[in-house]
Amino acid sequence: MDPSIFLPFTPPNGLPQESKLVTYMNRSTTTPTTSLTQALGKLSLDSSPPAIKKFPMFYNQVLISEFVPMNYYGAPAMLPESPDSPSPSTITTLSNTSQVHQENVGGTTYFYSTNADSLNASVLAPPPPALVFLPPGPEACLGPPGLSPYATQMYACAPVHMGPMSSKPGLAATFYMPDTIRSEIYQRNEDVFLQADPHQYPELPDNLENMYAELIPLEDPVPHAIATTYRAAHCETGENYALRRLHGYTTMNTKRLDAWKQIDHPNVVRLEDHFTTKAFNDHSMVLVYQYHPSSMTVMNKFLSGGAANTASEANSAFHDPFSSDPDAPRPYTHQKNAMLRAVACGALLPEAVLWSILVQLTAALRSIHSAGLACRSLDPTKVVMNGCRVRISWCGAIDALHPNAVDITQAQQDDLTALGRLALALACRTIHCDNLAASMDLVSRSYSADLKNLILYLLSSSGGRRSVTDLMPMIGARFYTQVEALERRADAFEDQLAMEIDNGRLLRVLIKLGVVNERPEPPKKDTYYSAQQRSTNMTPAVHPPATTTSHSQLNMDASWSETGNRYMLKLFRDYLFHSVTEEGRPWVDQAHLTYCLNQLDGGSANKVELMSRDEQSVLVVSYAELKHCLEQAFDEVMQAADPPA
Ligand SMILES: Nc1ncnc2c1ncn2[C@@H]1O[C@H](COP(=O)(O)OP(=O)(O)OP(=O)(O)O)[C@@H](O)[C@H]1O
Repeated sequence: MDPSIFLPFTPPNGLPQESKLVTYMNRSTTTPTTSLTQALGKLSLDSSPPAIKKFPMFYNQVLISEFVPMNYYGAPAMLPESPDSPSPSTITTLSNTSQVHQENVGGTTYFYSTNADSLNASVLAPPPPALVFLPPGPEACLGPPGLSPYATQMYACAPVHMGPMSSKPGLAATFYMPDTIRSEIYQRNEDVFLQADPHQYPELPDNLENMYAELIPLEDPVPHAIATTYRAAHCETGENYALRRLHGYTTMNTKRLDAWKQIDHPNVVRLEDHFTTKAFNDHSMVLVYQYHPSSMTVMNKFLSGGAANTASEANSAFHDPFSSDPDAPRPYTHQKNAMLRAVACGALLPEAVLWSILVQLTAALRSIHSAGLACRSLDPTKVVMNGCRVRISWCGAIDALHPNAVDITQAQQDDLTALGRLALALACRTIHCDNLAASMDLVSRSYSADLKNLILYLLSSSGGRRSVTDLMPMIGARFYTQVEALERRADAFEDQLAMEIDNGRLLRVLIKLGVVNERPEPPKKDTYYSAQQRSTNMTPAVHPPATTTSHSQLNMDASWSETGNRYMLKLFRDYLFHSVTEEGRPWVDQAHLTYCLNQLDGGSANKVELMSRDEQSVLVVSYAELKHCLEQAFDEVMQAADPPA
């Protein structure tokens, strides 16, 4: 393609005044690209942020080889392999000398080269190289002449010691969330999106006090249970909550429940509300807690050893034959053998896991005890986990059931003993560790002296009053390990968040482009497509609702999407998504796509060459202009979408 057919933007006085390009050029001084601070000042949820300089999703990515799109490097002057290649500004100069024919269509001025030779030259132009290998090393970062203009901005260069890395496979994966995080989130979503089958639990009320609906039991029904657990959705917000229903509740003393509502700690399931109801055909008290999707009790996760225990959590070879009947009396030999089998099967938990659980539970107890409260029911069924977070659940339920005066100091001591029993059970991987000597023997053989001492301290009730703060020196430096692990996790999530922010921003641009690009002729009066007809391609109905009168619809312009601003956006869409190689094969490069969308969203002053479909003309426009076109066209559609006042 001959450079002479490129038409650059020239100062307004070089273009006819009726040209919309002139208007855009004039406006471009006020586009967000002119002042970063100005753009930042305008930043809101509804407006796109200014151009970003660094793209987190490509951070640490290596330089890759690129196929060269025909309409990106079509002009010989821009072929990237020549160090002497003129810069885009040189092309501007060249094109100024060419003869250009201009035509005004529908208020938009189009430009065509009238130089026949130049058209021939475009046909005869040597094809660009199929592959441009980017040299490794620091010079690649500086943007040597052989690099594509976007490659230098997209990727951090490969460190020298890594050598040339030009492989493209796998690059796309870096645009998206790693599978590990994705599956964790999907698992939670799966739980949240589970819908109750209304016929499965006909005995459950439709709602509780018109506040909570869609009740689903979280556990199998137990005859004569004094408490039952449900998930329910709040009628107004739709948010899920975990409900603990206390059956046949008659006491009205809820003073301590109000104190529990004040406990806001990451290792305590927060009590949000409580109320009494007759919706279950009795007088029940309902405690409303935060819902944490995919939670599992420590009992099910680590201690039951039965079906609920997933193979990954507990070694599948470690099976407790008594697990189906937890109350069955166990001979001493069984207890000891069960522990020894756990050791032999490698089913013992790593010490780091135990410390992580203990640090979190002591943190929870510290907060609870310093508020003058006590759990009074700390056992493996009242501690839930999702991911690596541990939380004490159903706090306050015992206080609601037994609200009478309680010796809080003693109750707090009992909490510490309960924590010791829980730690011992986890260390032995069984709740049947009544034989303290045998259990502690196992602990001292399998774990550090620090862990053994901590458990002994918690279990020893004779040596004076214990306090949760005394545990801190025993935890010692392991506390830092926990903090570091949490910070690493937070870093990983923050990185993902940064990437997703960019992905969300680009999605917004894509949505706007999709709404505007090649929008079909607006529906004529008396033609109404219902949502269902649109999705099933049915013939439109004849009588529209009153709101579909078409007088405001895109000025009744049947070719709206083909003219004016929208034409440029159409060419830009072609450039983005429909590029082909010299051989006519589709050229798709996600890095290039993302780069262009980022430029568009940021409204950068960089220019892009857009070629008409017949390849007879090229428009050189800045991303700032394109952004302006997009915003304006999208606004027009949104205005037309509003029903007339
Ligand atoms: N706040 C919560 N958010 C989400 N799920 C929870 C929450 N609290 C508990 N769960 C889950 O609900 C299920 C039932 O909990 P529950 O405490 O009733 O277990 P349980 O072993 O039956 O104990 P209990 O015998 O005391 O009822 C468990 O799988 C638990 O992980």
